[in-house]
Amino acid sequence: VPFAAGHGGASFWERMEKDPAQKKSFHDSMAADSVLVAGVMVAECREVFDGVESLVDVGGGNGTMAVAIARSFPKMECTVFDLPYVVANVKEEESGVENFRGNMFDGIPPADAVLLKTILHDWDDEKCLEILKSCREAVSGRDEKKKKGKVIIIDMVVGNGDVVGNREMYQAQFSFDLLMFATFNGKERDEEEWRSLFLAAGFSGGYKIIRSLGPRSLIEAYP
Ligand SMILES: C[S@@+](CC[C@H](N)C(=O)[O-])C[C@H]1O[C@@H](n2cnc3c(N)ncnc32)[C@H](O)[C@@H]1O
Repeated sequence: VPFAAGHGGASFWERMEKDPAQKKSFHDSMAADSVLVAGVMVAECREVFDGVESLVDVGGGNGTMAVAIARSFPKMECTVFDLPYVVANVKEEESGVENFRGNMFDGIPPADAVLLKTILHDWDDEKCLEILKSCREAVSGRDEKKKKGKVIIIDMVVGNGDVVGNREMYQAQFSFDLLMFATFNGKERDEEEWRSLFLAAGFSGGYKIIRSLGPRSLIEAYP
């Protein structure tokens, strides 16, 4: 990975743990993005949360997205899950959001829905499969009588939705694809690549691209 090659073999996340200034600026910028996306999600995609009583925001950073969802759906149990050095700052009592500190590759706590916002593009297909299999287990069969849960993904679907016929947005998607490759060995995926990942991870209920959020999309995958 080019980033690791230039940083003594350290991954982006390992490097950030040792650099508080970079950590702050990265999470502040992700939080600003989450304010924007959360606004659209809770105003225009409320049906995504129908029947969802509990949600885990995996890789939820400083909790901005989880807090916005908890405020809009006060009865929902919301949890923000991230690496221990990241989640440390979310104030549980004020936000109504629980903290879960850990590594998503060691398992994901059960819930009706798992949210993955700008997570999967950070990883190659092999790691995405690990994450998605864990998410599928987390949202399967928490309550036998209820319909099964879902994984909610916010990421790009290359060449889809608002991007069609929009040169600037297409360019944004390809620039991000390069950035993800150089930083994480990750990538932006087209619909066929998403479909293959969901199938390989055992999502037998299929998936739905709910709507386009500029260059990104909201996808639901059903276990
Ligand atoms: C691109 S950021 C997205 C943050 C947030 N979802 C958002 O969109 O604002 C990726 C997040 O994944 C977290 N992360 C990276 N590796 C992780 C791991 N092994 N377990 C849990 N979280 C991880 C990072 O700390 C970071 O907060």
